[in-house]
Amino acid sequence: MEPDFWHKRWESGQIGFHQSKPNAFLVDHIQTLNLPKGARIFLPLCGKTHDIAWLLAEGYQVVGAELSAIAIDQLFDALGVTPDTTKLGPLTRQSADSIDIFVGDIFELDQSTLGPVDAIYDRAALVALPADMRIGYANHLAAITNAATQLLVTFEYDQSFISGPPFAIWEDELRRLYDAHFALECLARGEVSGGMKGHPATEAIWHLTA
Ligand SMILES: C[S@@+](CC[C@H](N)C(=O)[O-])C[C@H]1O[C@@H](n2cnc3c(N)ncnc32)[C@H](O)[C@@H]1O
Repeated sequence: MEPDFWHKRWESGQIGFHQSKPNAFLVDHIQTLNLPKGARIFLPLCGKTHDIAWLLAEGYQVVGAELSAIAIDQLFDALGVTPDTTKLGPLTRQSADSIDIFVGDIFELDQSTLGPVDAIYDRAALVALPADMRIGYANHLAAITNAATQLLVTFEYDQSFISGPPFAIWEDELRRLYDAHFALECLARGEVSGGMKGHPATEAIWHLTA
């Protein structure tokens, strides 16, 4: 998906991917990461997810990357804070207490700009990317985070019935992308209520460790 696709989605409010509450898999499995409070968790392609407010309330620091300035304005409005803004070349950093969001293309974000990260939480990031972008994303994510441990939420469904995003990511695809960096363990699977555009679908959560 080109940046324009996502900018148009945000401009027109077509954000069906945005959940009205924190992701249940995140809430149920965060303890698997075994992180101390204050640990810094990276959310690639973060949108304005309520997972951020939940993680902050649980005592973690959050760092995100998101293309859309609209999404991030709405995120900070919902958090009720006014961020400090710093221009960093092609990116803009919006920061407040315990939260840094890099607004712009994640592929412009390097390790030193991102800073140290204790874990990654990917919900609706990898599944948002078409097949030809995924290996570049997976390698970039591992490089800028020093292969930090990761919780990753995926969808599994028959891609021949519907096109993405979100794309189906089965285990063989996950291994193609991440075997070089991580050991993979599926923590849980659950049916997507109502399916994916009417077709049966499963949501899965994976724990990736270096
Ligand atoms: C499917 S949404 C998921 C958002 C969020 N993770 C959630 O769970 O609601 C994918 C998000 O990735 C953002 N995005 C797409 N390509 C990006 C890129 N190259 N760099 C940064 N963000 C990107 C889009 O603007 C969109 O908000």
